[in-house]
Amino acid sequence: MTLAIDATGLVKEYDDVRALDGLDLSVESGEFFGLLGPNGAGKTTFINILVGLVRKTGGEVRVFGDDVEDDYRAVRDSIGLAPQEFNVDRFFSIREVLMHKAGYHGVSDEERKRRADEALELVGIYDKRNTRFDWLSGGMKRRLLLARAIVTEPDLLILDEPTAGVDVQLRHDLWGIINRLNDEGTTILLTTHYIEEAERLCDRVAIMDSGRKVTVATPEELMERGTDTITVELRDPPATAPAIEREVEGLEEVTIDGSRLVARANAGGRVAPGLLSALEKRGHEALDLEISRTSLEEIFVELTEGQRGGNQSGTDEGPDDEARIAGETSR
Ligand SMILES: Nc1ncnc2c1ncn2[C@@H]1O[C@H](COP(=O)(O)OP(=O)(O)OP(=O)(O)O)[C@@H](O)[C@H]1O
Repeated sequence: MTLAIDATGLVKEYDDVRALDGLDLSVESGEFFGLLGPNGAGKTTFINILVGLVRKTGGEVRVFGDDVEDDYRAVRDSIGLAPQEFNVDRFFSIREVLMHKAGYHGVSDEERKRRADEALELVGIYDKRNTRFDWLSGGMKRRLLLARAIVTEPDLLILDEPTAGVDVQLRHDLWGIINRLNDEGTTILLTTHYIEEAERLCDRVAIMDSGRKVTVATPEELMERGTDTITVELRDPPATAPAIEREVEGLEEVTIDGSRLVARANAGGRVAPGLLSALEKRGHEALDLEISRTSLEEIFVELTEGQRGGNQSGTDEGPDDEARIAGETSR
């Protein structure tokens, strides 16, 4: 099957900044693919190369088999982009904005009216169709960007932080709409700083840092790479930790903290039963057990810190206390 996106050795230099440093990335047709990375990782540069807004310095990238430079018309027609920044013509009603967009892609007069209305209905702002962009609320503006991206009925929908700064309700609404489009066969490329968003929506995620791909995996695979903590409350805790690491597969480290035994393990849920039976064999009675799982956010920080020597990343919390990716600054 033709890949939706196929990038090899992609390089972009802006004067002395190497924004993309030999990026290899492929996205399958029909996939819901997440692109994660701290500020400045090169995500927007990559997207801008795909849609022809930025010229690559080197390497190759194809969209549904078409070269982004040699076959730019075909590529442009197959992509719908909802960008991070609001770049909408402010002098027309939003219905006209959508019709102009469809017209630009060669859609007939009658058809573009139908598509504009359908897109506005889908994102829930049809009643605002005669309003100018400037008069929409912030959330409605985000909805409009999505409507404009889908009015050309693209095979590849690119969403550059589509839910940045929106409230939880709207975020859930947008997720629902995007998921439906994906179910109907649209390939989705999503960049986000919200880990929860990536976990919930994406089939696979690529983590980028400093213009390169750090890893590609399903969110579940990434979670498995994390180290979980299992805490067991014991009736008669021993003074020193029992040496049971070798007896239980996946168990990495055992320590004693007062009446509690604290174990570090890969995939804590799988290790816990073996840990309990090893303790029982030694005559230790467990009173309570708790497993705290590593979050995708912690794994992300570990992966990107590893790349840069651990001196730039940190974690922030979002406006509504959702986990956000390291390195994000306020927008
Ligand atoms: N037009 C430009 N001229 C010069 N440097 C640029 C330009 N656009 C981007 N850069 C630089 O390229 C690097 C990658 O930026 P890019 O916007 O692609 O990152 P990003 O991963 O999208 O970040 P964010 O999460 O903040 O959106 C950064 O160092 C940035 O400063």
